Amino acid sequence: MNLPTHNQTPSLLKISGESKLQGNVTISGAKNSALAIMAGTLLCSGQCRLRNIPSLVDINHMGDVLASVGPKLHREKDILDLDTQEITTSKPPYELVSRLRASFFVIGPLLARLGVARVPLPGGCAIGARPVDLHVRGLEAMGAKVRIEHGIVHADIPGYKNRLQGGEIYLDYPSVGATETILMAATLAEGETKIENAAREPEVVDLANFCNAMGANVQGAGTNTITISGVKSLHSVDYSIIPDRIEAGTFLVAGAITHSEISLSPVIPEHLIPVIAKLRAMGVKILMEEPNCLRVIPGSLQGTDIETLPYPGFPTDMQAQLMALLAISEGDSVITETVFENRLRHVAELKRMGADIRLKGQQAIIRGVSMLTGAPVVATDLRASAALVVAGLAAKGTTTIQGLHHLDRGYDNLEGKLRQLGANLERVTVDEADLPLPIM
Ligand SMILES: CC(=O)N[C@H]1[C@@H](OP(=O)(O)OP(=O)(O)OC[C@H]2O[C@@H](n3ccc(=O)[nH]c3=O)[C@H](O)[C@@H]2O)O[C@H](CO)[C@@H](O)[C@@H]1O
Ligand SMILES: C=C(OP(=O)(O)O)C(=O)O
Repeated sequence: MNLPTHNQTPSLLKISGESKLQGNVTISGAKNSALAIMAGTLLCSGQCRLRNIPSLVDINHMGDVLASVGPKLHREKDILDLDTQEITTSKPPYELVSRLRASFFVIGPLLARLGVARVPLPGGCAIGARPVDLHVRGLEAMGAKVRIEHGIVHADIPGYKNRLQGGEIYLDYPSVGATETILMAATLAEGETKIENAAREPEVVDLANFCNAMGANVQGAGTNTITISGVKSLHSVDYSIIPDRIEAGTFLVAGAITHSEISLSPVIPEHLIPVIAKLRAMGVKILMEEPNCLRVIPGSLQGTDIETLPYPGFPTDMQAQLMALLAISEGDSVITETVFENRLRHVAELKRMGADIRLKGQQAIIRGVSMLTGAPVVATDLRASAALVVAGLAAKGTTTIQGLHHLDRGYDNLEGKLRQLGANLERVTVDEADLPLPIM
């Protein structure tokens, strides 16, 4: 596929602060929908056309994972065509799977389609250990035999029928990935599958709509209980991915933190309700200009408390960006991260920029300061990198951000879009020897 890959030349993002932004920004397709739906194309033996695919390194890596098991992929701008007629192996290689968490999502479709899947564990990552026990238990409840050996998850459907059987699954936690794995596997199972305490995220709904567009029968996505009546096969499809609510939320914060009025489209405002509610509580005005367009109008910023939760709670993927905003809001705020055990590493970096933040377990206690100051900082994960970018736009002086491979994983042309709004930032390549040692 003709997509950006991880740039091997070390580079830094240099941001001149105290930016004023104005204009409209186009929001790309949702990374987390696109990744799950790409895995879902393995369920059908035919041609799939996916529209509104964002240009991201993660999408490129997911494309490599799919191609490694047989499908042919072709990308033209934001349209991705997949020919999934032939699946030649049930074993995507570790070198490809280990690049991104979402690659594990191929396990459900491979198992449902081939009766066998051998998928390496995706591993932990910067934000937490991220086990896959709930995915595995869901597949077992549908009759799969699963064992983990030498870092590879071996899943088989025993018996002569070679079809998973419908089952009842209660998820101990409404995991997005586990809900998606079970949902996909159940579309081709024999009989009915019920997922209780299912994740309700918009990306789960998008995946269910995609599966239904291929002829599946998935009901209740977006609620706690999803029911899937299995069908024998799924057909070709032409499907458009929803807009990325996290990218949209990041731009809302970019407007608020720089005291700038900008508008964003296309968006589905309903998907942003928890983020908009917190921004409004902080004094930011958000107007709906048209059904799919939001306008952010800055106000004087007040602190507030935030707890990350599964949807429709406040998204963990917006926690770091809101922390940057709270760092320059009046008064004290507390952020409690409940979803991932290690997703507060940006605190140390924001402190380099003058933020007053104390960590207490999974809580960050933020005392608002009047101004951040530019500094050299390191992006520790994807959303941490976005938080440092928006902080850098507001700060006095120059911020340089290292670790841009995190940013490239999940933001489609963030720098270009910000530059178009008037921000002053550029990527500069550097000699490895000149880079500060990364923080482990
Ligand atoms: C590609 C993708 O869609 N990524 C999103 C997805 O990740 P992902 O699907 O990995 O997130 P989950 O909802 O599964 O994880 C939430 C919590 O459940 C735990 N857990 C999960 C599965 C499991 O089998 N066992 C287990 O203990 C995780 O370690 C984590 O602490 O949802 C997260 C929560 O909204 C988002 O932050 C990610 O951006
Ligand atoms: C954590 C994220 O993604 P992933 O699950 O792909 O690591 C994210 O999008 O913020």
